Amino acid sequence: MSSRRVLLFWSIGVIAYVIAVFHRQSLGVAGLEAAARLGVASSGLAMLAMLQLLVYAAMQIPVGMLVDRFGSKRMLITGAAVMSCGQLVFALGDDLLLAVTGRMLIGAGDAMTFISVIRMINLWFPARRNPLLVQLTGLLGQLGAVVSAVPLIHSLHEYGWTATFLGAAGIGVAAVLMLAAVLRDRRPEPGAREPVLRAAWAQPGTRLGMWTHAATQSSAAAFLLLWGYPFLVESQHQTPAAAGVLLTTTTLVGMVCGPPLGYLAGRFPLRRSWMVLTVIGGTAAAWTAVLLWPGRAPLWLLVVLVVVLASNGPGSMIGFDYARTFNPAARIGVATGIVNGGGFVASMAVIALVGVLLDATGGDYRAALAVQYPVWVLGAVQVLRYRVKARRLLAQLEERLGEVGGGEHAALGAQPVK
Ligand SMILES: N[C@@H](Cc1c[nH]cn1)C(=O)NCC(=O)O
Repeated sequence: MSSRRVLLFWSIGVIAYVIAVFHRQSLGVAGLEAAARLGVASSGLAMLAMLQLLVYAAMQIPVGMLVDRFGSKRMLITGAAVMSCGQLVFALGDDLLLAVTGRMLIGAGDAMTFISVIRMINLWFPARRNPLLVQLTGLLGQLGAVVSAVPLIHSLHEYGWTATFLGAAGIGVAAVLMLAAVLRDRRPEPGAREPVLRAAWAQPGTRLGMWTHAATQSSAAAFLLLWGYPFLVESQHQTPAAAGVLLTTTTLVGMVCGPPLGYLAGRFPLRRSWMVLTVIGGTAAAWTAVLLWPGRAPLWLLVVLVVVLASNGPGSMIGFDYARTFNPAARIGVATGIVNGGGFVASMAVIALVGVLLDATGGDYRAALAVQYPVWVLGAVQVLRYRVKARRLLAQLEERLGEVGGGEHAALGAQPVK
């Protein structure tokens, strides 16, 4: 397979992922219209968003197993088709039940996309290029969210709800056609029918990846998805415009620091856990400074916070690199699903607990945001624990390979397609 074709297939996968992120975020810019059309308050809208994320997170492991069984192409096509149906239901439905059905379908289709693209990268590219390509994939996906907001808002105001979401469904149909016409896939691995879930879970490297993803991404995810804006406006008394700029800074700086981190992870694989611990420690330190600052934190400190939070997304991608290096190709989908599911369960837990604590304390953001500390501490401890276990296993394996005359370090890792 020529490297040009491999790059073409990766680009097609990335486009499918960008479209998935577009579908995922499409409720975010339609909040006011959704509230009026469906007759719900903010809590109803939050429930719609949470249900979509819940379906996404719950489907990670089943989808990972399906990706291993049926390959990336079929799963990407199915995902794009399911998201398109979700947008269709959302476009035509005018009550809460249909809106919930639409968003759940979008969560389900979305769940099939990222894992399938990561599996393609793991199987098609040489190991040393993987961390960078995974970072670029994550980065370009975020770009999808940034560039889709303005056209969606414009379309909602210009053409209305039904036309806008029918258009979104149409983009999904175009994605299905593009994937079916251009993408090629490998036949499933012969070992793909083995009970891969138990084996992937038993591998300490998978759990190292899962805790990495959970501890690094949850703070920025909770900040960007829900609590950052109200925290900056209500607690830090920033203007809505300044809060918007600070939130955008996190996304944009994250895009800048992704490639260097991917390069470093590929160049120094034995230092990946130090990078992860630095991201967790830096995030905890920045939040501590903001939360302990008497009264309102100065703007420079908030800028430090959003810049440090920008390292969370790229740092979380190291989790997928662990899944790749510690699992054979036949179970790379399910291992990636475990890593991704862990990150999203942790993010949802932080989002929900901050909400519960805000209610319980009458809106005390300091107390509510302190709920992140147990997540960081548990995550860092588990990263250290599973790092030891994974290294021990690797050392044993190398010893055994040495005895039988082997010697390739990547005995466990997903191999590129020749
Ligand atoms: N950690 C994110 C991706 C990311 C990369 N940079 C910022 N965010 C992730 O888990 N992605 C999975 C997905 O489906 O988007």
